[in-house]
Amino acid sequence: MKQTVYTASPESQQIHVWALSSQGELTLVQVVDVPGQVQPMVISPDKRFLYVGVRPEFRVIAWRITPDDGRLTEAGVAALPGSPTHISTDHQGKYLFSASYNSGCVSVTSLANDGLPGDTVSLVEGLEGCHSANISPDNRTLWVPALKQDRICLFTLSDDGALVAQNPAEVATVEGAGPRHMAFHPNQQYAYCVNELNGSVDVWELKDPYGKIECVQTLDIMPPDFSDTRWAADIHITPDGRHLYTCDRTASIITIFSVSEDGSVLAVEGYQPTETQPRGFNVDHSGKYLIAAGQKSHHIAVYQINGVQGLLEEKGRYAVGQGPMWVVVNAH
Ligand SMILES: O=C1O[C@H](COP(=O)(O)O)[C@@H](O)[C@H](O)[C@H]1O
Repeated sequence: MKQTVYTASPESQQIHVWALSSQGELTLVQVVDVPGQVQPMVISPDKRFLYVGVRPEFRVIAWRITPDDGRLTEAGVAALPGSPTHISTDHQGKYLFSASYNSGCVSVTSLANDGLPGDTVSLVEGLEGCHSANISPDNRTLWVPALKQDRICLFTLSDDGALVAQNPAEVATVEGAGPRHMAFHPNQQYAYCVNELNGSVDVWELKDPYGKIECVQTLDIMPPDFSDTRWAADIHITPDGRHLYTCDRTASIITIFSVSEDGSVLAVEGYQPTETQPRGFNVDHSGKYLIAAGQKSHHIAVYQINGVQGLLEEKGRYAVGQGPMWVVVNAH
């Protein structure tokens, strides 16, 4: 398996394309100048495209991925109704979701058969601090955390791309939590949401049908002696579902959790100091490496994931333009 890592650096308006070796080393393949401040990124399910959200003109740009070495060529562009804070696609690659914190909305962009973005087919407004859009593993429910409203809204994705509020239409976090980013367990039974403002992670049990969604555990992501302002950002799980990671930007740490066999229980295993102000990170497809971006260190660091605890061992760090904040990994 070959892997390519893409990092987005909005201050220098660049995407860096890296080859990730099986030993965890990165080799720079290409530096792409982007027409705009590039922030969120996602790879299409068929791995043909890297979609990126840019500003100050709110747009999604599709970059065609060369299968051999992961290099990018610009392929298409479409307007977005709000500043893209987070983008993702459904599992069939028919729709692209864009969550906008500043515009308080989530939108759905159609992806044509050729994979290129087209019109906005659905827009839901009034989601204050809308921070991400996360399609469930069965491709049915879009989970949309509204950070300033302490709720995660639940929509059914229709065949035509419409977002239909479910019943119940939302789940609530505790007051002041600030739900932000999410990850799903591979067994499809549990979702995990990192809460930016109170520095916690919630475990949501998914029942089918989605009539009863329950928060079955809440854990602190910060060390017991931490007393500064909490500022959590990202969350990812390994492909085998055994290790979960979150990050906090004030402390510049990655918190390491082990996950019980069935996905229902998390346990803190440790805290890894990392690049300054880690806003985005990701786990590779082998589950062996984690790559974290330091928005203020202007570097990314690669960690090897070790043992049953999933502890992190730094393998290397690399300069990556200015203000890196997003990392995605493609396997080809
Ligand atoms: O992480 C954060 O994200 C929001 C939204 O960011 P943006 O990149 O879409 O403007 C930001 O405003 C918030 O302060 C911060 O904690």
